[in-house]
Amino acid sequence: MRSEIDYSVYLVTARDLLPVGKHYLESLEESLQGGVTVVQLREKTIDTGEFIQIAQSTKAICDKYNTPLLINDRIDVALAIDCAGVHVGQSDAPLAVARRLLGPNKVIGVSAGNIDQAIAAQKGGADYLGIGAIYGTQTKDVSNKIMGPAGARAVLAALDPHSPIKTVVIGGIKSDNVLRVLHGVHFRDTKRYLDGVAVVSDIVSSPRPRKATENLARLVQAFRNNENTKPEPAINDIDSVLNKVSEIINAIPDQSPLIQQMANIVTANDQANATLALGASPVMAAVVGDQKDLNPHIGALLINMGTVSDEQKRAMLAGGRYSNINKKPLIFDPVAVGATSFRRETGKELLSHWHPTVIKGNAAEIGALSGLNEVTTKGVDSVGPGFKDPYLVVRSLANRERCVVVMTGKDDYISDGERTAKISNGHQLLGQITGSGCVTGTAIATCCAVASMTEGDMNKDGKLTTGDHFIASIAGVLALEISAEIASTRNDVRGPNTFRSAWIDEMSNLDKIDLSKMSRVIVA
Ligand SMILES: Cc1ncc(COP(=O)(O)OP(=O)(O)O)c(N)n1
Ligand SMILES: Cc1nc(C(=O)O)sc1CCOP(=O)(O)O
Repeated sequence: MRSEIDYSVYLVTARDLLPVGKHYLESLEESLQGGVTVVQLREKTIDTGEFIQIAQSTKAICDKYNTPLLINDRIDVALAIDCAGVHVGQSDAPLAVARRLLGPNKVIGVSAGNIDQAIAAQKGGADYLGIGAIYGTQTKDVSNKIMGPAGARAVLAALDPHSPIKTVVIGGIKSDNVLRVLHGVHFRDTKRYLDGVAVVSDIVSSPRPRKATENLARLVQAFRNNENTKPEPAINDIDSVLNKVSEIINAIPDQSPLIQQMANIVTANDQANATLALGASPVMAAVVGDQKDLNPHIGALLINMGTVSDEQKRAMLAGGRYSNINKKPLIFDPVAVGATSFRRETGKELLSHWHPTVIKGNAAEIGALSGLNEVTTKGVDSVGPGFKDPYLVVRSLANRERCVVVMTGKDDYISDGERTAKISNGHQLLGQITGSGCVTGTAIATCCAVASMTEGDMNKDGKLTTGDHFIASIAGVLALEISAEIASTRNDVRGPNTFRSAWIDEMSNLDKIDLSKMSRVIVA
């Protein structure tokens, strides 16, 4: 009988990466005590005799903990010690040969660096796929095959949903990014979960491998608990939504969250002033050196790609990563993401490094991220009447990216994949000033910060952030559009520039407004 393997925390060994003074078998045993569920012995430089010896001593310890052992590349070694099976790469013994030599009762895992390799291994009867590399790593040169969580998600999506094949990801996975990876890879449409994460250095290089393994195991389990828990019924009747919106907007001055914004040079000043007017505090820190120390203190981070430079991009990568680690809402404004290849690449790189809580863009930006060309761009603006089915566009992207998507325009569409809202507030003067979309990002970030600070969650360990960010996004959009409507009626407004000042003034008066009376929102 082929062993039923639990792939949750899959250790791939590397004796050359052990900390000075740590013995291989001691480290292995500690990691098994910490919760490693399957081990792969990976040796690249030793001769066959020594390989068999190490494999025997590795198997003795694995047996003590009832943990299956696989051998990297070497079918002969696996046969010699009669372990659970092997892992083979694309340039090792072909799967069919490995199966013939090992027989039906051994487990065979195959490396998959792309969809074609994954499908071939699935059709060939592999028991599991090692999908990677997710990120770069010092352990092995994988620079030509880094796919990010989105690449692994595409592999999962391409697999036959009825196939029993299991999947793990590998490459640069550590306790500080494992939740982000699991959230980014899980393929919602077919409900195909990853079966585990394969890790080398995060465990092997640690002086405390037991603790390192416990951390990984706890996060993998927390993610699963979160996915398997039936969520509380989401608020979606319009009265409850608008009540919640008012609660969030009115709580901004009490909570006074610090809103970090990597803004663009055209609109940064308006964004900072809008933050203050809403009752929050802006911090426009956009250099790498600030990110680690600042991140624990912020309520949310807004990343706006409008005038992104190489230095700012590095800060965006780091700031977003810390936001995922510290469970801070991360709002991504992919300004003009489809306009140039540099912007397309930058958007892709950012989304591969961290997981956004909300993506906010105009129709052209949301279309570019969705891979649709129905709506085109002119500079930073969207051209034409928009999508035929905007509900479907936002819902699909929200499902794919597992986040809230806000598509702004004459009508705004917001979806978390389950619920979708249409907002028809706003004023045409918003289209005559630069940066109204960027300031909308500021308001969404502010409302998401409040939602996250005020709403607890039983399953927060398995989440990247807490709070109902669908409703917070509605709150952010309404806050801006209703203040614009009120500003537009003021006698002192003579055109776009006076409107801009009045608009920011009115953001600070929202507590005096009955938002439910002015809101034009439908939730489907
Ligand atoms: C679980 C898992 N996935 C992928 C690999 C990589 O295997 P391979 O492509 O054979 O490369 P080497 O490990 O031989 O360098 C793996 N070992 N484990
Ligand atoms: C052995 C291996 N194979 C990879 C692949 O992508 O096929 S990445 C990798 C090394 C992973 O090491 P770490 O957990 O230290 O990043």
